[in-house]
Amino acid sequence: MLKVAVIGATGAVGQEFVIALNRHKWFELTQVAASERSAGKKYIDAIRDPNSGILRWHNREEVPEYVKNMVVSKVDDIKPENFDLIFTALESDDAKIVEPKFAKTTPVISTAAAFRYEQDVPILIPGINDNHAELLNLQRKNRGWKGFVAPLPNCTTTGMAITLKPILDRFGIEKVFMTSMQALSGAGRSPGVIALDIMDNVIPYIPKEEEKVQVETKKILGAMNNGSIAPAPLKVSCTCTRVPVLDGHTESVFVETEQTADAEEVKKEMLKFSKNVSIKDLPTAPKDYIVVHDDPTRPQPRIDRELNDGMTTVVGRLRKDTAFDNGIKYVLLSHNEKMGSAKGAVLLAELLKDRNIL
Ligand SMILES: NC(=O)C1=CN([C@@H]2O[C@H](COP(=O)(O)OP(=O)(O)OC[C@H]3O[C@@H](n4cnc5c(N)ncnc54)[C@H](OP(=O)(O)O)[C@@H]3O)[C@@H](O)[C@H]2O)C=CC1
Ligand SMILES: N[C@@H](CC(=O)OP(=O)(O)O)C(=O)O
Repeated sequence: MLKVAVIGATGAVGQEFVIALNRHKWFELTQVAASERSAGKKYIDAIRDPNSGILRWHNREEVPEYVKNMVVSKVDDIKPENFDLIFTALESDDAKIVEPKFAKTTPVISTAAAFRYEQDVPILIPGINDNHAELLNLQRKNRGWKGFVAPLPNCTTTGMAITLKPILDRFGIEKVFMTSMQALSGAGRSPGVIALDIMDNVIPYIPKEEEKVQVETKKILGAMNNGSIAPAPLKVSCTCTRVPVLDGHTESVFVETEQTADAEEVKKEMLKFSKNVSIKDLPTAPKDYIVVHDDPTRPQPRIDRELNDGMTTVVGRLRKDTAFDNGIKYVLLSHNEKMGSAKGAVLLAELLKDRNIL
């Protein structure tokens, strides 16, 4: 068993880590850390609001027994050399300080944006750009670290990159337009989205989100070239909105392809990709990587987000686009806290262990 720690374990993503690592075959969670507010408390007390007494646990699954009485540490009390791997779920400004300290001795898998845009840092989605993981060895060498920082993408990027990959490989892509309808949990717990702002409402702006999705999609779909990633030569433009849905990001995607692509062919490519995806034998991999619905009323977050425990990207409304000469359009749903962050991070850890990079 590899010994792991989770930093930011009391937050929205941290809670999902605690679930994803419960009785894991390869990884044993032995220490959890969070801010000074939580440090010194038992995990079960740290996730209770100190003023209202409300348990701030937003999962359908109960708090796992193994973690309830673990005492939450301060980040400064973590000795990274005691772990084989550290998962971090911190806000980007905190991650920027903490992650390189840990990476000196220990691999770090991060859900934060802090290092995503650096040259020697890949943004990894297991099954989509596994070959970019080789950059981690270069990062180790460049920085003189025994470990590395391996970030996941922004959770809105994940579903889009997963669905674009089979289209890019088979038909080529010129342009992508996307509008997202993002869940509340994407904004995290502290401070999170205030109920009075979002009830009966749609907020048409999420700071920095559109730029992140545009840059990350091209990097993830790019080619490894002499020890660096050449971004995929496609244009991406998006509008990101927040909607009153608890979990699961829905995205409306328009793709201009290089070659003619009809909806049936694209569906076939997506399903073929899903069936042959590289990571299908890893413990956390879903039974179906991509599912494509013919029912025009799917995907819906309430019905579809828990499919294969939130690890499947669900596509529907796949049809020819009428504005592009060559184009298709579809709607996708991706669970922002499962495949889009914590559970996707555990899947990435499995991939890196399987490839002897961990
Ligand atoms: N939510 C989502 O769907 C996704 C989030 N992400 C990214 O993952 C990261 C975590 O997000 P999320 O879980 O939503 O955020 P939350 O605000 O819900 O949780 C933040 C966590 O960090 C801890 N923390 C805050 N300040 C410090 C500090 N100075 N030192 C140590 N720990 C600290 C908090 O502890 P305490 O409880 O004690 O305050 C809490 O455990 C972010 O970078 C986010 O952008 C990425 C993809 C999806
Ligand atoms: N910003 C995303 C989630 C997120 O945390 O993104 P990032 O990891 O890029 O900061 C959302 O609001 O749904």
